[in-house]
Amino acid sequence: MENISVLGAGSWGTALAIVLAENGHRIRIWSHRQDQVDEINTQHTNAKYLPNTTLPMNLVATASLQQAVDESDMIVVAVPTKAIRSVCQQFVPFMREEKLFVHVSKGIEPDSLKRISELLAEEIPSMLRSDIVVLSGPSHAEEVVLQHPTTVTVACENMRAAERVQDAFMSSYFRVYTLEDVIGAEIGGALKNVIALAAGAVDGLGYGDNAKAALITRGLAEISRLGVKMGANPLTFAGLTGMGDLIVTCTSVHSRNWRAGNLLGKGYKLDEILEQMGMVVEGVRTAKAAHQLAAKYDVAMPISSALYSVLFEATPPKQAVDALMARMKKREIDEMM
Ligand SMILES: NC(=O)C1=CN([C@@H]2O[C@H](COP(=O)(O)OP(=O)(O)OC[C@H]3O[C@@H](n4cnc5c(N)ncnc54)[C@H](O)[C@@H]3O)[C@@H](O)[C@H]2O)C=CC1
Ligand SMILES: O=C(CO)COP(=O)(O)O
Repeated sequence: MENISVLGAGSWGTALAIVLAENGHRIRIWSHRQDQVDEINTQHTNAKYLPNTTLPMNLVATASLQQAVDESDMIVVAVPTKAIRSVCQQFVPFMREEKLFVHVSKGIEPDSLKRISELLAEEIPSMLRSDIVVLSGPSHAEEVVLQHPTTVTVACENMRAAERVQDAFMSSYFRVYTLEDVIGAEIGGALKNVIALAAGAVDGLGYGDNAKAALITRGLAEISRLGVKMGANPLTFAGLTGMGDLIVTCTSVHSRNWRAGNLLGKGYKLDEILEQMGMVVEGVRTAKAAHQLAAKYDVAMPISSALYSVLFEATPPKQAVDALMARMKKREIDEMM
């Protein structure tokens, strides 16, 4: 049994806290909102993020970040990418001893172009962290709380740390694999949200399964191209954190990125879409990062670029699709891959 705290009580942090609580660990979940802490502790629900779900009695919420961090040996960071630096800056000053960090968020910081493990390494001094493990894969919170069979991967260069996290999370319905390729896991997890926005837009435009399959396959090609240039193992992109997560996010109605893209395709404006969602749509910020990464690494990322132009340059989605189809003819398989 481990002492574990989950930082962030959105849909994913809460679903993972349930998995850990059911595995018998001592679990605290931190929220920056007192009303949410009170709801979890008194009603055992988190209705905004996981409607119709009853939380286990041993899942305790706290609004004290200090208590959450002090009382645990393993810290699961489950806030949106945008909030990660500020949350670290709040807890680092009172940390006294080394902890194992697991992050479950999927994004890349625009401008700095840092992956999340790099953000954590920058904000948390090395003497206060034993390892940083990435947990990623095809896993919508809504299905995890129904105990539908789900598989994820935990990535860390230190296999012993990855195996400790694997042991903590693994259950009859939550199967966890290990991987050493942190870069590949993080790039696959972040970039699939950009392609999922595009897949939603294509559905919103009324195109069919051919177009969706094309986006998934060519999307994986451009994610892999970038990832390999950044130092990832190409095989990682055929795994759960690559192809697996890309499929689930591009095809599931649970995906916030797919849903936001769908509204884009139907002609809604980005501002109104984000207001309507009420939950994080990571792919929007990641599209900026992808645009910058493509330039930095000199990698062709046509689908990500097309999505960027729809989101930030007011290109109509249909025009973006037409431009993708009119690109110069080329071979399918890259030499590099
Ligand atoms: N929902 C899902 O099924 C999955 C989500 N993820 C990833 O997990 C991360 C979190 O996503 P969700 O839980 O779905 O998001 P969410 O939108 O459901 O919840 C986000 C939570 O973070 C809190 N938060 C926002 N800003 C904050 C700040 N500055 N300080 C502290 N707390 C803050 C919110 O109050 C909310 O509780 C994202 O990176 C997402 O891509 C990964 C796998 C599955
Ligand atoms: O990462 C996810 C599933 O693996 C969740 O995707 P969304 O953020 O699009 O809902």
